[in-house]
Amino acid sequence: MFYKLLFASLWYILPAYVANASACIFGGGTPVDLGKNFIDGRRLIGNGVTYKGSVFGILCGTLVGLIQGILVDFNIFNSLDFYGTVLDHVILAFFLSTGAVVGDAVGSFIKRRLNIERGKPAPLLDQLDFVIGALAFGYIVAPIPHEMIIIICLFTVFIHLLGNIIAYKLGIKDVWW
Ligand SMILES: CC(C)=CCC/C(C)=C/CC/C(C)=C/CC/C(C)=C/COC[C@@H](COP(=O)(O)O)OC/C=C(\C)CC/C=C(\C)CC/C=C(\C)CCC=C(C)C
Ligand SMILES: Nc1ccn([C@@H]2O[C@H](COP(=O)(O)OP(=O)(O)OP(=O)(O)O)[C@@H](O)[C@H]2O)c(=O)n1
Ligand SMILES: [Mg+2]
Repeated sequence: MFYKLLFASLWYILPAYVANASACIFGGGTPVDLGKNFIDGRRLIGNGVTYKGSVFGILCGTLVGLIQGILVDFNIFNSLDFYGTVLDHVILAFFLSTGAVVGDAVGSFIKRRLNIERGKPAPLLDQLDFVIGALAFGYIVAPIPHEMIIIICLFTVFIHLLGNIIAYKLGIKDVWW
């Protein structure tokens, strides 16, 4: 059934969403690249990827995994096929969140190489960098069917845009993309 597959997909990727949103909410301060330039003379990653955002992103995303694990442990979703101990969920969420932060940083690295300034839009790259990172890291500990990967990528484009528009309206972000 499609809705079950959709729910399973969003449930799986949720820690990565929270990691990405939390990095934005709690981010700022020292950038991960420490202001250094690449051999092309442009910034390595840029001021949009900070230590604080990365650490809080991974923490909040991993915490979501703990909540997910507890909910599954209480058999809240006994009609769905979610297996694994609480620790399994925490480990998976840690990988998904770390992957999301790394993917976002790789996306910024690519933007700088393409001479796109920090905060300027890069359609699809902005929406998908973090989720591709999350899927790659998540796949190491909990591989999912390829149709779920496609569903996650497709829905993330719209959920990320929606999330950014909400963040823009709330004044958390300066731009709506
Ligand atoms: C609960 C714990 C442990 C911590 C809470 C951490 C926290 C403050 C989370 C906030 C999550 C939230 C609902 C934020 C809404 C406001 C918002 C969108 C803020 C910032 O968004 C920034 C944006 C930055 O992106 P960029 O750096 O790449 O430009 O991030 C984009 C947004 C997202 C990726 C998604 C945000 C949406 C969600 C976290 C919830 C949406 C989830 C679904 C629709 C799926 C639900 C499905 C199931 C199965 C439950
Ligand atoms: N690891 C991270 C990721 C994000 N952020 C914060 O979240 C904001 C939004 O992230 P994003 O839109 O990805 O960054 P941009 O500022 O748009 O930069 P870029 O062009 O490099 O994507 C950043 O400005 C930064 O304050 C952070 O501090 N640390
Ligand atoms: Mg980005």
